[in-house]
Amino acid sequence: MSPVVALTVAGSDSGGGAGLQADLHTFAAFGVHGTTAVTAVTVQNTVAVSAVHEIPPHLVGEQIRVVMEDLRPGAVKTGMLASAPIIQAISDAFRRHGIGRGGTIPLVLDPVCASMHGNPLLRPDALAELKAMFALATVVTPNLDETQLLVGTRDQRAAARALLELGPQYALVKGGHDSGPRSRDLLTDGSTELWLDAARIDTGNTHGSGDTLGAAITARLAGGDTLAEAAAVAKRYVTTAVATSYSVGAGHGPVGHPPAAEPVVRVEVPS
Ligand SMILES: Nc1ncnc2c1ncn2[C@@H]1O[C@H](COP(=O)(O)OP(=O)(O)O)[C@@H](O)[C@H]1O
Ligand SMILES: Cc1ncc(COP(=O)(O)O)c(N)n1
Repeated sequence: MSPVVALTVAGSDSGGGAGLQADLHTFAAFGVHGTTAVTAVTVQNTVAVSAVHEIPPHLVGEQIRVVMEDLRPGAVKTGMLASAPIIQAISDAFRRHGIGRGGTIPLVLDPVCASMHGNPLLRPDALAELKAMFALATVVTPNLDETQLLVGTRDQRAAARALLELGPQYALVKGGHDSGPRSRDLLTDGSTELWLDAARIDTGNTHGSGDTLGAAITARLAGGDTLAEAAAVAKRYVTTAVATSYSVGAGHGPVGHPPAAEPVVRVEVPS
């Protein structure tokens, strides 16, 4: 029986904690076959990102094309996109292959702008292009630093409203960077509101938590969940991931990726 397949369009983190490495760990934890279109190679460890090498835009588009034509992912996620020409190439490929709104394949768009160390992962002149891409997304999943940059507020409800005006079906505003005893994320399509709530775990080792949440949503969407189902499962998974995070290196350690308690199960009727 062939597995469910998902695609991540993201940057490589040489430190192994975030980016496509976190996405692939998460897909594997859900029993999903992970594929990648690499946008950039970051020179990164637990302390900082010291350099970025961007992949030529047409090669990013080509990675998406060959994966779509051969492996047929059931859902797609984007992470670090680096530059405006890369975003344009990705948007073109998504439209061509029916990915995102207007197509049949759900798209989870994590608008990664900087690493948790504060190093930029998106060129400042690419912000407008990134926002234009939101209209393709099933869901956009910014953290509070990103909502500040994208729509000028850290208030989760106000941010979600402003994000939805840019055209995604859902906004999921993550509250990991908030203070307080709970870590609360808001999921809304403008008419319904779902608060994903968990106890805040006292750790600095949250590198890759946002990627892990988005990849878990993508894995479950690839398996056929609705977005609300996928987000609820993903929130439970990322809470376990933060709870199993560990120290490695001198800076922020990564979240763990234990086998998912609610993996994607393919049900196939024998012919
Ligand atoms: N210390 C923590 N304890 C529990 N959950 C956390 C913690 N930090 C982040 N999370 C959760 O991890 C996910 C990623 O959130 P966040 O850190 O805001 O995103 P990002 O990694 O993109 O900056 C969210 O579901 C958030 O609520
Ligand atoms: C290649 C890449 N993609 C994404 C992140 C964001 O993750 P975090 O916010 O945990 O630093 C990162 N640091 N590197």
